[in-house]
Amino acid sequence: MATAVPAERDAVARAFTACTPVTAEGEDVRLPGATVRRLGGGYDLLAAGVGPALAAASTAAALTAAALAGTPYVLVVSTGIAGGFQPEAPVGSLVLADEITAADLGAETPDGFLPVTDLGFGTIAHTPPPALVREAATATGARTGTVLTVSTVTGTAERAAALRTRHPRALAEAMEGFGVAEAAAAHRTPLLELRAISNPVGPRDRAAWRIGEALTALTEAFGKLEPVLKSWSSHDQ
Ligand SMILES: O=C(O)c1cccc(C(=O)CC[C@H]2O[C@@H](n3cnc4c(=O)[nH]cnc43)[C@H](O)[C@@H]2O)c1
Repeated sequence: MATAVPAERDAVARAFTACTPVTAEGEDVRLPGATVRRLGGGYDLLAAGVGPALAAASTAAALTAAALAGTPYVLVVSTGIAGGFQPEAPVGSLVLADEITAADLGAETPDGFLPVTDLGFGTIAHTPPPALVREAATATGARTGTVLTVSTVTGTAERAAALRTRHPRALAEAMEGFGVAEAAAAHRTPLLELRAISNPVGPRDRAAWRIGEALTALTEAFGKLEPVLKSWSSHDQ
């Protein structure tokens, strides 16, 4: 599981104390380019950093180390808090990505934004396994839809509306999913993105972010998700 910051990592870890034989602290394993917290039960946690570039680099380091050790990961989960598009994704709710889209990877033109794929490069979206998304959504009660990855947190109603016009299925925006997904894709490893909504996407009001509420929702969500992850690891690859 890859979060952005340690507070998110620790919120996820709290869900696993009941079902793994280790403490929430786990064991930190320092790798070149990443420090992985090994929880036991086959679960590793990574505070991969804020933003798609650092998240991609850290996740790639962890994936490469596991592959070289002969114990490749079977699933990567990008997770943490996020902004929710209103009214579909209220603060405190959960969103699971059925598509992870890089919303600002491209070029501005006088006629509007062009995604990088229109320029002839790369990709702008990754798709988690649909059956796993369905199972995870049933277990956690999360809404499913597109989760956008942005490098700049949206801070105006105009920007929020423009994103929704370009991505009508978007439920949430965060800053790491696409980077984590690129690393996972390079290792042909399936991916989920699960987000707990801490704030509405729109005019900046940092005081209104409900980070504690979102972190609690994240812990509860992973408690419900754990049997799905265990079943995926043992049967469904
Ligand atoms: O200050 C804290 O205690 C704290 C605890 C946990 C996480 C944070 C973060 O600031 C994490 C940054 C992280 O949050 C995601 N995020 C949340 N809301 C939005 C948004 O509206 N637009 C984009 N990203 C959002 C994002 O993935 C950042 O990495 C602080």
